[in-house]
Amino acid sequence: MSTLQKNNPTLGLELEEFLKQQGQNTPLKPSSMSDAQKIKKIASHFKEIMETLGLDLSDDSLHDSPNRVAKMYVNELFCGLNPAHFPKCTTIDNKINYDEMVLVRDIKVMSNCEHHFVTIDGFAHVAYIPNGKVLGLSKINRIVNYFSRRPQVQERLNHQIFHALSYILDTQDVAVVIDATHYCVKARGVEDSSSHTYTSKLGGKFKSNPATRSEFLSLLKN
Ligand SMILES: Nc1nc2c(ncn2[C@@H]2O[C@H](COP(=O)(O)OP(=O)(O)OP(=O)(O)O)[C@@H](O)[C@H]2O)c(=O)[nH]1
Ligand SMILES: [Zn+2]
Repeated sequence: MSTLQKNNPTLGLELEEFLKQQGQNTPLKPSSMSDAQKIKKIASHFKEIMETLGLDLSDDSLHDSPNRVAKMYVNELFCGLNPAHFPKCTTIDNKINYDEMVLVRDIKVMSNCEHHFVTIDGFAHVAYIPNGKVLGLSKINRIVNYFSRRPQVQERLNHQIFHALSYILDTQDVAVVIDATHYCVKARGVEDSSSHTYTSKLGGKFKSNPATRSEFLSLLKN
């Protein structure tokens, strides 16, 4: 049958470099701290924030919150800042010559806005037309999740997913749409609970071929 391409453990670092070339990298300042050191430091700063707000950390419900928040930041909400966490991406040679669109719709997006550090909650819709390679379907969800687990703006999140897929699949025929609610808009500030934000990045045939573009967009409406 087809040839499985083995995971490349440096793929996360390669992608970081590729995103830099595209002007789509997250502004990162390298740190030599281990995850455990990061958790310790964030916990001590978060304790100060809580105390500054006037909370009594001797209360048994609040006592461990600084550590909980620090672990949540490093291990969960922002684990996509570490290129070592980029998912294993198995590609398969396109020996069956599938040459139509592959679309994965309604992929959950759970991210955080980099301006206010509150939730961005929505869905991504991702399509590509295979060139020489087909990607395991679940890997598309995993790539969306990896880039979501960073402080983000939706436009950059959309572009990072697009560029990662076009790099891995070696094609510009990729389309990414995100439809999301920003809690910095919903839960504070302007307090609009009904608006949501739509972003897209269409490459190759999705941009230049009206039939492909319209097929993709109409599949999103169904
Ligand atoms: N383009 C873009 N803007 C975002 C995103 N997430 C949040 N923002 C916006 O970032 C802006 C930050 O504006 P500031 O004026 O510096 O912050 P602010 O005073 O808290 O603004 P308000 O939200 O209007 O209260 C706000 O308009 C947010 O709605 C995003 O993903 N993309
Ligand atoms: Zn925000």
